[in-house]
Amino acid sequence: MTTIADDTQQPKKIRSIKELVDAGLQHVPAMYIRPVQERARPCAGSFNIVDQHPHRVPVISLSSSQRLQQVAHACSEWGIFQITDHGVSTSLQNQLWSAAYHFFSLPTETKLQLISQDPSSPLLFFTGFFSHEQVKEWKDTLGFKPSPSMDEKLVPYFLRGPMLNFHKKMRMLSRILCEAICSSLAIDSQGVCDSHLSRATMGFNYYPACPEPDLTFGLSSHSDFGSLTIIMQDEVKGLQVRRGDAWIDVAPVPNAFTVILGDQIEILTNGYYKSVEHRVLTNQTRPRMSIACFYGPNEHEHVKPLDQFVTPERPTMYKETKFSDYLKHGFSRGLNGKSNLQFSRHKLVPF
Ligand SMILES: O=C(O)CCC(=O)C(=O)O
Ligand SMILES: [Fe+2]
Repeated sequence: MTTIADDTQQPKKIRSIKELVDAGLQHVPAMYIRPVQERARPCAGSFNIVDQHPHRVPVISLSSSQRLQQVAHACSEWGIFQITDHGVSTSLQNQLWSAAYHFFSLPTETKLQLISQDPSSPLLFFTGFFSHEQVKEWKDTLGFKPSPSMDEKLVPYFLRGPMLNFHKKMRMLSRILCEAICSSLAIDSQGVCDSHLSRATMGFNYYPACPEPDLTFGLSSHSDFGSLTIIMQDEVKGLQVRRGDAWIDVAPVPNAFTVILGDQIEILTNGYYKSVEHRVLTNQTRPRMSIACFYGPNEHEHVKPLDQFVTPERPTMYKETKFSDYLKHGFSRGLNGKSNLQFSRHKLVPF
């Protein structure tokens, strides 16, 4: 049994938090402990945790005749919604869950061997958010970054079919969602969707059960750097969204996906639609998994508010920013609420 209670007992480099938990970890290693004021359930002050909030994250059926009005309301009021009747079969979802569970159940050594070191490999396995974060996030991730030139055979055989099929289906779904979002704003969708969906990546997140969940985050508060994220979460609660001073559970709804607006949509709409701050809690009893599909512009593209959203009453809040610079800035600083948006903030406009 491994007990890692303090710095002196910590291994130099943690390759996988699941590996430590499986070995019988009793206490959270120091490098995962959040400062008291950042914790999700601080003793006093700070944010309220609302378990029984009268408002729920909107759930929208894509086959409803009311969907555009509902999307408009969800995007302007929440920045997040769940969708049902999305057309992605439960059998494909289940195939992908099985393949992902299988991957995470393998020993770390085997996981690392399955990820080719070939520069064209589309897969990456890592723990936390990135290697130099100040306090580590309680999660392991398999990242998938497809490219037109990628060799599909570098994806392990048991993941290949479900992952590539799911990726294709989600690309189509992201287009449907982007078009609905554009329609809800009465803007032309073609250019916006061509540009804001061109970079597509996936993250398979595994959050192990945590012996002291009050001390950690699966993923600390952040907004997504790109334009749109579609998440398939399992039945374990953990994802929360910030609404004013409250944190609200994004309760898992069977066969629903969660849609999150990212920072590039806030920039594009000059803050008319806002990216949403969210985080993932850990719990003591059950591991949680999510599969997140991220969409954004190509890295060389520049994003700035569309003319339609800039008026004398509402001057531009964001300057033109190259997406690769935005990503570089975000990945150099780590996750801290919506603070990365400051990078694109127009200096003439007070916050
Ligand atoms: O695990 C989740 O449900 C959310 C993941 C997330 O927010 C992210 O990967 O950016
Ligand atoms: Fe996120």
